[in-house]
Amino acid sequence: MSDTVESVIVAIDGPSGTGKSSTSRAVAAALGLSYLDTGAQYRAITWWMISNGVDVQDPAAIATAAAKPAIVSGTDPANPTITVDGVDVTGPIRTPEVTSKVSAVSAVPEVRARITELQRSIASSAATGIVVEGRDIGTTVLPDADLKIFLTASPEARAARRSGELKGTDVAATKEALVKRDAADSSRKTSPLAKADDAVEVDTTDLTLEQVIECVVTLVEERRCATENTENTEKPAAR
Ligand SMILES: Nc1ncnc2c1ncn2[C@@H]1O[C@H](COP(=O)(O)OP(=O)(O)OP(=O)(O)O)[C@@H](O)[C@H]1O
Ligand SMILES: Nc1ccn([C@@H]2O[C@H](COP(=O)(O)O)[C@@H](O)[C@H]2O)c(=O)n1
Repeated sequence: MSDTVESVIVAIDGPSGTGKSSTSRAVAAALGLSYLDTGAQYRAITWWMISNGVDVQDPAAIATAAAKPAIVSGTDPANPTITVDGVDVTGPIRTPEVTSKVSAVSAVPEVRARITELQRSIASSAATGIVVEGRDIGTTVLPDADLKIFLTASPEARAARRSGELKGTDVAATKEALVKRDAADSSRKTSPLAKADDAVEVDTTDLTLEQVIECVVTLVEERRCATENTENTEKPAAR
């Protein structure tokens, strides 16, 4: 058996509020992997468009500006960071304004091409491996990922989770907003939100966050064992 643990790439996709960020961060921390929140990158470019007066309803204007902001993601699961042109935008990218406009910006092909390139570059330089979460990681960004997971949950469960997070918000309005965002993300032409054919689907509706984390950690460990066994079988016998 080899002493070194192989690097592993895990893609976690799914609709809004299914637990992608919480699960991915915890799994990465438990297994000593890097972590990339790709939604934060789309939020960051949206924040930049709004801050620089670009009309987010004008795809041509967004396409022209897409290469301008310098987006840098920190991949430590204990402290994920995101800056735009050197400015920490961790807080500003979570405002209701950015949330309501991000789907329009992320649908623009030039934005997706730019951010996808950035994501692939970050994933390929993660020494021990990485958990990358988003909407199109398994289908488009990292189609050769070692493990693909697609998280789901009922809209009611997702709205209740989000409302609990954003204290005092109306559950029905929260549900409507997240269903609308999922519909926009699922129906865009360029790499829509979708489950990869070879992804493992995990319905988190009736699972606690801890149960989801445990389930994904087990899936990663099983995949690592399977890969290790295949490699040992393929190696010529030592003489
Ligand atoms: N299985 C679960 N049970 C209960 N609460 C959960 C579960 N999974 C996640 N949560 C909570 O739901 C909220 C949303 O989770 P999270 O941000 O991880 O979802 P997400 O899929 O990354 O959402 P988005 O795509 O909108 O960023 C958080 O407050 C999180 O703690
Ligand atoms: N791979 C991805 C990830 C995200 N998006 C877009 O960003 C929005 C915000 O994502 P959150 O996970 O932070 O909620 C999301 O609604 C998508 O529009 C994407 O297109 N591809």
